[in-house]
Amino acid sequence: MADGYRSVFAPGLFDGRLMIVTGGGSGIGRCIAHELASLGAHVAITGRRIERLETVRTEIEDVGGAVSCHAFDIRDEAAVVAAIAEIIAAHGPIFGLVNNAGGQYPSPAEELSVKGWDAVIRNNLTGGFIVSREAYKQSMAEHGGSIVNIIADIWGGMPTMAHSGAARAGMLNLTETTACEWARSGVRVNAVAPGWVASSGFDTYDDAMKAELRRLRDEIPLGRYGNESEVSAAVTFLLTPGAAFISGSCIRVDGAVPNHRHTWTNVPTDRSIAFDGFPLATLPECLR
Ligand SMILES: CCCCCCCCCCC/C=C/C(=O)SCCNC(=O)CCNC(=O)[C@H](O)C(C)(C)COP(=O)(O)OP(=O)(O)OC[C@H]1O[C@@H](n2cnc3c(N)ncnc32)[C@H](O)[C@@H]1OP(=O)(O)O
Ligand SMILES: NC(=O)C1=CN([C@@H]2O[C@H](COP(=O)(O)OP(=O)(O)OC[C@H]3O[C@@H](n4cnc5c(N)ncnc54)[C@H](OP(=O)(O)O)[C@@H]3O)[C@@H](O)[C@H]2O)C=CC1
Repeated sequence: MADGYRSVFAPGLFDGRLMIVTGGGSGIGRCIAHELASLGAHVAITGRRIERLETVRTEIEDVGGAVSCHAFDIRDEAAVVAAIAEIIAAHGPIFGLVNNAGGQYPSPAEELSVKGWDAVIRNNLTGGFIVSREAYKQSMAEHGGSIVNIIADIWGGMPTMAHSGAARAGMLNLTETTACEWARSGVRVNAVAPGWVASSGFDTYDDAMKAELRRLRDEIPLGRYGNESEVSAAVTFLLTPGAAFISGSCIRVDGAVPNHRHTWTNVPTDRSIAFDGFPLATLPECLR
């Protein structure tokens, strides 16, 4: 694997182990798939678009890795049940699951439709729940394993992404709950919360959002965006025996960014109103 992914973890660590990475056709998921394959795992990558999965399959196979592609929508319960069964039948028991697939669109909370809210909740909470449940019921309940849920840096709020913040908070609680419930089967469940990570995900944003991201970069205490391999390293660690006593935890990979202290220029602000609707003029001078 000389020309393959250069992981900081020991070669052969996951030899022959089956790992599923949802959203493995792009960005962070693609990087995780490369790293796990470089450590000897058979990686089952999933996503909606088969072409992107096939491209990653070729990349991994070209450097000697073992990989298979499985196209389905994580929100489609019947498709998930069938795909997990198919993966197990073809490649054996599931040792690791990385719930990475997800995404949202920016919008002020007051402009979110229920349809848009539901779409994002299903994408970032319901989908991860369905995949986790099936990986557990169909495989891990019998022999143990490790699940890592990719969420986001939600602490203090996720301005312009209320739907995603709520979903990710739900996923964090699901992480903690399943870590307790499934511990009896030797299953560990943890989360990784990326901050701003320069990945293909950024390509999905419009110019206004990209301008906001450039401004935000200067407010990240470590002075830069994260990269995909830094998220992948945290995920990989949680899958290793080095994390054998870690369950129900979350690793923040965010350069110490304090989202709630950021001034969001793309959130509409009416500066004539402040403090529970009292006009500014009624406030003491020092508060205006
Ligand atoms: C700068 C301020 C930000 C603050 C954030 C705080 C810091 C936290 C750091 C976290 C950063 C996170 C980064 C990433 O996640 S990178 C990954 C990015 N990738 C994506 O986001 C994927 C792209 N998005 C999508 O694929 C879709 O939006 C989604 C899957 C979420 C929904 O698709 P779905 O197919 O389910 O839904 P529909 O297209 O049918 O739409 C259903 C309704 O949803 C509303 N909608 C959907 N898209 C948009 C949009 N772009 N703008 C507005 N509204 C949208 C809409 O109501 C749809 O119904 P209609 O089509 O009938 O109108
Ligand atoms: N980049 C960042 O700064 C941050 C990213 N995150 C999260 O990390 C994860 C990876 O993000 P990133 O790599 O940057 O972004 P990408 O948009 O490149 O990756 C998202 C992946 O998920 C797949 N996916 C999305 N929705 C579904 C679905 N319903 N069913 C199956 N697959 C789906 C997509 O493939 P396809 O469209 O083919 O289905 C795609 O491969 C996401 O959950 C993202 O929200 C969190 C915080 C910060």
